[in-house]
Amino acid sequence: MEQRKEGTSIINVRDLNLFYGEKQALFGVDLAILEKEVTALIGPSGCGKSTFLRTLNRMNDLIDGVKITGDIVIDHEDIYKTNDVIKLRTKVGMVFQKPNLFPMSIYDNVAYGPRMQGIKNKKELNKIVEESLRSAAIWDEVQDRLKTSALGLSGGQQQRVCIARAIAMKPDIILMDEPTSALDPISTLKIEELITNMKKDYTIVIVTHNMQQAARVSDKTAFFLNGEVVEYDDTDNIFSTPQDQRTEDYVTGRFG
Ligand SMILES: Nc1ncnc2c1ncn2[C@@H]1O[C@H](COP(=O)(O)OP(=O)(O)OP(=O)(O)O)[C@@H](O)[C@H]1O
Repeated sequence: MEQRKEGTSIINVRDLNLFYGEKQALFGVDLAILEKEVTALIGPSGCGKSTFLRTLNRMNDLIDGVKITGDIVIDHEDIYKTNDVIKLRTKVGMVFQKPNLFPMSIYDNVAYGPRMQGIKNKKELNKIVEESLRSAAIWDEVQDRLKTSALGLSGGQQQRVCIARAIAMKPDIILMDEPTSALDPISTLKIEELITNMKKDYTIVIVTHNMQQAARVSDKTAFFLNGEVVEYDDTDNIFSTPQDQRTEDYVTGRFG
């Protein structure tokens, strides 16, 4: 198996442009996202953060009239040149703003993906479910109620089960689109702790409106404005010594 040095990029984006019909939403984005780090995407509403995030596992393919130019190479493969989008979405999992569990038991939610991949052996599924829930720091809270409806959990617990469901697919990369914006402060902190622990095993790209959150959880931060990346650097630099006046205005709250 190939060994990677620390600091190796796993996602390489070059001159990425995205159009919704006539309207251009991303302009010449270049970004190299490092393996087993947390990368935060910040910027004002409508600047293209979620659009960009969705390009990384081709979720925009589901939207009519989207046109994309440029390259996104993940693990040496140009993801817009492959036909195997299912494999891509297995490698690049996603967690959304609001928990979106299926109306089924906690167990079945986490086992859903592995079952779709053809895993039927009960022992193997049990192992995957337990390991995934443990990795998502929710096992202790749900181990006695695995067969009850996932929708009976609190919002914060549901979001951690969503993370477990993503982990069960054994992804390399997990995309998170404002994963705590619907949660209370305590649930938010739990997810932030979880993200920090997860980066030993996964590469995480997170969209957040919350700058303290970006500062707390991320290693790298990209500041988006009007569909462009204005600045991309170590999170500490972005928040303490930004190079671009627009970044400084945004991170100090002087900006729209
Ligand atoms: N499905 C769509 N069809 C047409 N335009 C869209 C679509 N989704 C997003 N847009 C437009 O693309 C631009 C970027 O939107 P996007 O949601 O990526 O921004 P964002 O930075 O994630 O915003 P927010 O922080 O409010 O979620 C906006 O002008 C938005 O109106």
